[in-house]
Amino acid sequence: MDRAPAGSLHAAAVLPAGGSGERLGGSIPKQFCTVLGRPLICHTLESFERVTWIKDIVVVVASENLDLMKTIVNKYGHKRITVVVGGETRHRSIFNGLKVFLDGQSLGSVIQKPEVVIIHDAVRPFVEEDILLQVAISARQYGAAGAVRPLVSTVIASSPEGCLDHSLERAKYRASEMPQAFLFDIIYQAYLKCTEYDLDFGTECLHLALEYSNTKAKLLEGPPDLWKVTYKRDLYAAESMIKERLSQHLCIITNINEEAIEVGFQLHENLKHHISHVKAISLSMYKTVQDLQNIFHGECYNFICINVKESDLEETCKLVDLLKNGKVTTSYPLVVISIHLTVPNCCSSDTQTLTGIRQLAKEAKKSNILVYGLLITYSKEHLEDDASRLQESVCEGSSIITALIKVRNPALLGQIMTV
Ligand SMILES: Nc1ccn([C@@H]2O[C@H](COP(=O)(O)OP(=O)(O)OP(=O)(O)O)[C@@H](O)[C@H]2O)c(=O)n1
Ligand SMILES: O=C(CO)[C@H](O)[C@H](O)COP(=O)(O)O
Repeated sequence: MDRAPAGSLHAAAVLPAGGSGERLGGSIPKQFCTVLGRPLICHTLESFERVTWIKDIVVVVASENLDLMKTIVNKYGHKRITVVVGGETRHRSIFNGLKVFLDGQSLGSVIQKPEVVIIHDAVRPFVEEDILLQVAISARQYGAAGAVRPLVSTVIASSPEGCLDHSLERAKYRASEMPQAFLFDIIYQAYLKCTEYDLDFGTECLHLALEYSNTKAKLLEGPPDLWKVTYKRDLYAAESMIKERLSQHLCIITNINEEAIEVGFQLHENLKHHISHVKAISLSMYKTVQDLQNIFHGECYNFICINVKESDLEETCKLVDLLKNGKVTTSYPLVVISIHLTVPNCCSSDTQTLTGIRQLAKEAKKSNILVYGLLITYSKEHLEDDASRLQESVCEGSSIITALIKVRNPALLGQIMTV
């Protein structure tokens, strides 16, 4: 296979988002349904924006959703996006999206015709750079390429009476998924030549390339997460999958205080059993949000900040400010858990902490940062008598932290839990 570096590819993407989502049956088309606080389409856009060699992203929507889509692009700060009006069917929408690369000037847009165009349904949010690169490089070599998956059910044909006519040998067939990629001229010519029937009833772009541009697409086995949100249950599945991905990395931040370091160490030991990648760092190890993100190559969405005094929010405020000012561009909410150490049997004056956390959480929410509080019983003097008490608290605390990170529930914002 041509292994040309992605940098030398002139690639663009067309994301059809002009459907009405009949099978999902909501009051708005599924691409605009909220998934983890943002429209589903934002998650797909973010997957494309991360890929720097895709220069332009054309989103095709129904005319009645043009303003809504433009508002979404502005509100969530999406980049390299051109929004255009689609057609009655998916093929007609894609065709309209492709035309933009040729009429770019007349729309006042500066986008240029790419060598390779990637087509991807806006309602398939889990697309990684690896498969995008594979289809793009194969399209360059073969003219067309698409991701496929093994069939999960056997395909059968029924007779006019509704009885089995014949069935296909499952192992021989594949489900055609997205992304697909094409040399621009090949797919554009295919759309120009195809029939009205194709445009109205066709469901397969690779077929158009074969039939009308004489191009046999290369089929590439894709990962299992490429499925299309089609039914309501898929929205729940998408949200769970995003949450699962977001909860893989956790950064524990302590100051240089001995007690904070001890609690940080114990939390680290416990949390390793619940969360795949946990790192503990001290305040002196980071100055910018980039320092923090570098720890996990930009994949960290969860932070714990250990404050020594029960009523002291200084370290947490510093962290939240850094995350806000660092303008971490993400559709995903970040979680910050503010930990406060408290002495055993203390019937504390934690109203101050409570008010502080609530205010901080309210402010941080505007920047898509979810702040929660956790009081952990700890005292150096008591530790000698009762080491198991700290372990117990840390163990319970770890379960709560894990739940907060995995569930990411905005209803619990600003609440303080105690162990
Ligand atoms: N006229 C259309 C119809 C569909 N699509 C897009 O094509 C993708 C895949 O289509 P599908 O899952 O069938 O979406 P809907 O047509 O919205 O769903 P349904 O068939 O249930 O109505 C979706 O991103 C959808 O928005 C489009 O751009 N223009
Ligand atoms: O899988 C696909 C291409 O092979 C398309 O996503 C699929 O055809 C969309 O079709 P429909 O609108 O009927 O769901």
